[in-house]
Formats: sequence, structure tokens, C-alpha cells
Amino acid sequence: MTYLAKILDEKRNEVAELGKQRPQQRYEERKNDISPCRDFVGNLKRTGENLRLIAEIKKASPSRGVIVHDFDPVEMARRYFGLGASAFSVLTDRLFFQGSIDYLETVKLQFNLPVLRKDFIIDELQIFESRLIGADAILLIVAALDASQLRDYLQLAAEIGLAVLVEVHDRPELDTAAEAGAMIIGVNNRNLKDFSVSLDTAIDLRPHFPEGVIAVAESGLKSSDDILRIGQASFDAVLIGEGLHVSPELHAVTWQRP
Ligand SMILES: O=C(O)c1ccccc1NCC(=O)[C@H](O)[C@H](O)COP(=O)(O)O
Repeated sequence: MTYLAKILDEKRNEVAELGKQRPQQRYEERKNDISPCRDFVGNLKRTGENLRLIAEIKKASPSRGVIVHDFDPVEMARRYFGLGASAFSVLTDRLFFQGSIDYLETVKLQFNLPVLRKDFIIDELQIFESRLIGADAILLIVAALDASQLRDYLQLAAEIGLAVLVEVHDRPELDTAAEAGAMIIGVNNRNLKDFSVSLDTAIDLRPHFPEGVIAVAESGLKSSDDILRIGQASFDAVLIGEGLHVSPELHAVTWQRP
């Protein structure tokens, strides 16, 4: 069983619990009072030499265990805001990443940047919940969904105002994302079977992106040379978690600010 399959198994239990909280009904009752989402798409489009930064608020991960022992999401977000981030990615999965919905809500309140909910979405109930907790964008992982779910969830997200980062690992997944009409596609450089990381995954796929789609490189970026390679490959943005915490080199990179 792959690690992704293990996570998705647990998500099915969580979705069963979530159903009892009736997120769709709560959304319908409150939809006229909820603020519009911040512009995730607009903040990611690269218009100059420098890349856009999606800074991930990440405490722990399956591949690394606990990364940040004195974790304070607001302090972390403050540092990344100061570096010039264009958006935050906040992990909300509790079991595998020690994330929390509370972290997302707090970061959204304290900083005027769009926030991506980083979780494993396998059901529309999680999409309604994402809108209710203040996410401006969600992640949809092609490897976790079938093609019709991907299309339906993209449509639902658009209907309720959420942007979507569609994550792929290889050429067939990229084609699935493109056919489903994804506007933002992220290549995850981390192989979710053995956790190995290679920037070549993103660089090799970039020429196959459809015209006009916002291109994001995710995972494993640790040095200024990594950023240079991704920038030269014409990505719009990078999504970085661990590297921002452990690598001072990344603090000297100039990002395109929103
Ligand atoms: O990070 C992991 O170990 C991981 C394991 C299994 C599924 C997903 C995983 N990561 C999710 C992510 O997408 C990363 O947190 C994100 O791309 C940032 O990665 P990094 O910059 O390498 O911390």
C-alpha cells in the first residue's frame, strides 16, 4: 500500500465524521454572509524575472517526522510574509502532518494574503468545509481522484468561489488535469511511493503544460540554485515548506511580491 493510499483510507473515516457536521447545509445557510475569497490565481501569475512564493505552514510530515519543534504558525507566517510570499499554504491534516484548521483560520485573520488549504480532498463535503473555514483555494491531487471527480470538484469549487491548485506527478496526470480544465497546475517533485525528491520531475513536465495555465513547482526546493533552475524552466511559482524553515539560503532569494 502506498503512503498516499494510507492517508486516503484515513480521510474516508474523517469524511464520515464530517458528514455529521452538515457542512453543505451550513454553507447554504451562511453563503450570503461569507466574504469573497482573496485572489489566489492573480497572486500567483509571474509577470517578471522573479518567481512567486507560496509559503507552506508545515510542522511535520510523513517523510520527515516533526520538522519544527517549537511550532508557532503565526510567527512562521510573519517570517514568510516578510520574505515576500504571495500566498500561504496551510496544512490542515492532523494525523499525518500535525496540521489544523485552527492554523488556517488564524493565519487568514492575521495576514492579508490568500490561503491554500493543504489537505487530501476526496469528497465534496471537504470543499464546502474549506469555504466555511476561510480557505481561498484548495488542493486537488489527481492521484487521489478519478477524472470525473476531478471535473466535478473543480466545478463545485468555482461555483462557491474557491481557486484550485491541481497536483500532478507525471505526464498522464498532467493530461488529466489539463482535460479537466485546471487553471493552476502544480508538479509535486516528491514521489509519494518512496518519498524520493527530484526537481527534474517538474522541469521535464513543464513543456507539456497547456498555454495559459499557471505553473507551480512543489516540494524539495532547498537552495538558491534550485530556485534558479525552476525559474529558468518558466514556472510561475514555487510551493515550499521545509526548505523555508531549514535553509537560510532561501531567505536571500528575491521573490515577486504581490
Ligand atoms: O511532505 C511529505 O512528506 C508528504 C508525504 C506524503 C504526501 C504528501 C507530502 N507532502 C505534502 C506536500 O505537498 C508538501 O508539504 C509541500 O509540497 C512542501 O514540500 P517541502 O517543501 O518539501 O516541505
